[in-house]
Amino acid sequence: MKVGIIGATGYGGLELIRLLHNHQEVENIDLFTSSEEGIQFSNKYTHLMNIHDQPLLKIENDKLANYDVIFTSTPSGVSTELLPPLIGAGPKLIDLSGDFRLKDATEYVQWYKKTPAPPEAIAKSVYGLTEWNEEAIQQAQLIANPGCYPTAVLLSVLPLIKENLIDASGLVIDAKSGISGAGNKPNQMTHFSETNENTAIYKIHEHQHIPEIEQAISNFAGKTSPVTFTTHLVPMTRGIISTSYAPVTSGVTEQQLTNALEETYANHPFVRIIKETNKFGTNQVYGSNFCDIHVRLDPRTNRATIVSVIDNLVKGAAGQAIQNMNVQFGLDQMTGLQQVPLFI
Ligand SMILES: NC(=O)C1=CN([C@@H]2O[C@H](COP(=O)(O)OP(=O)(O)OC[C@H]3O[C@@H](n4cnc5c(N)ncnc54)[C@H](OP(=O)(O)O)[C@@H]3O)[C@@H](O)[C@H]2O)C=CC1
Ligand SMILES: CC(=O)N[C@@H](CCC(=O)OP(=O)(O)O)C(=O)O
Repeated sequence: MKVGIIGATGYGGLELIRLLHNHQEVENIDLFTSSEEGIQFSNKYTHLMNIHDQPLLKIENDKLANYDVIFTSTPSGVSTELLPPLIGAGPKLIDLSGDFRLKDATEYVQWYKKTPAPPEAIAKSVYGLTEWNEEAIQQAQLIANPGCYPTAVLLSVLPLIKENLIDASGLVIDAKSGISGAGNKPNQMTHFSETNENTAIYKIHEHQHIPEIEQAISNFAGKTSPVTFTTHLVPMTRGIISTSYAPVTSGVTEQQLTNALEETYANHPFVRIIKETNKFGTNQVYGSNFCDIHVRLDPRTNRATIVSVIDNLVKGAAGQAIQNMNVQFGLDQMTGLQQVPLFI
């Protein structure tokens, strides 16, 4: 398989390179740049010396058509312009940004403050939450890879909402991310002196992943209601922990909540339901494509606490993108993605 990566110099791109170099069906990986054409990649990123020494290539549409798959791991607003001309051409297209996730273009404008993709392109895109949309992904040319937070949130709450075990209208989601979630371009929020020894809430009620989460709850679990979703930046490099709280339907037991999760993901090797634990954190999935989920019922309040962890750069970005590529090409979903978590 011949693969092209646009945005290769960024964090999502680097993670695609790391994972694709271990994918047995990938023979060739070319890296594209908008700013550093001709630079030998391993001179810029020396950890890739003797692994990826080729120069960075200029982005040219006629060249992109020759690949089997193109990944775009670029800031929002870039693939809205880059990808539509390739729709209907040869390559499968997997976009890691938010540009093709929201079906309602007015929502994209409202939350991303950018010009939306053309409506025909949005109509053709398929949301790449692999465990919930496999059939559509198999047929799709253009995949809108989910956001990092929505991946952690949706995998954990969708089964419980779909089975009417919790009340989606009372859902409160408290999520926390490592700093690599903000990409490799430093800004004041991600500056060491402002993140070290600090945990901060940000984008209160304004996070662009709110409409994405609500859209997916409606499409996959059939419930339309606004959710409360807050995000926090914590002083670690990778990882997301999402803790959701929701009232349970009268009479529902903790065992029923766990059973629903186990049944939903029985044939999905990347989602692990962890039972009977009091220790649950991001390091148990670090560097891997796993999403681990744990649920408890608080009998005092009759609310469920649903917690999940992912590595934002793997299951939250590059790993899920490759999982989707595997589905598109009819490969085993686990191909190239069997990394054991780096726990310590
Ligand atoms: N970081 C994360 O955990 C996650 C990120 N995402 C999304 O994935 C996308 C990539 O994220 P991330 O890797 O963190 O971002 P980075 O900022 O680390 O990297 C983005 C890359 O895009 C390239 N780029 C910038 N402008 C343009 C342009 N106009 N045309 C083409 N390429 C451009 C740059 O490379 P160059 O200058 O070489 O062209 C840059 O290295 C974003 O949309 C992000 O929201 C999604 C899930 C998780
Ligand atoms: C820690 C941190 O800043 N994370 C980013 C996640 C970016 C992302 O995945 O956003 P897209 O929807 O554009 O893909 C944020 O909260 O905005």
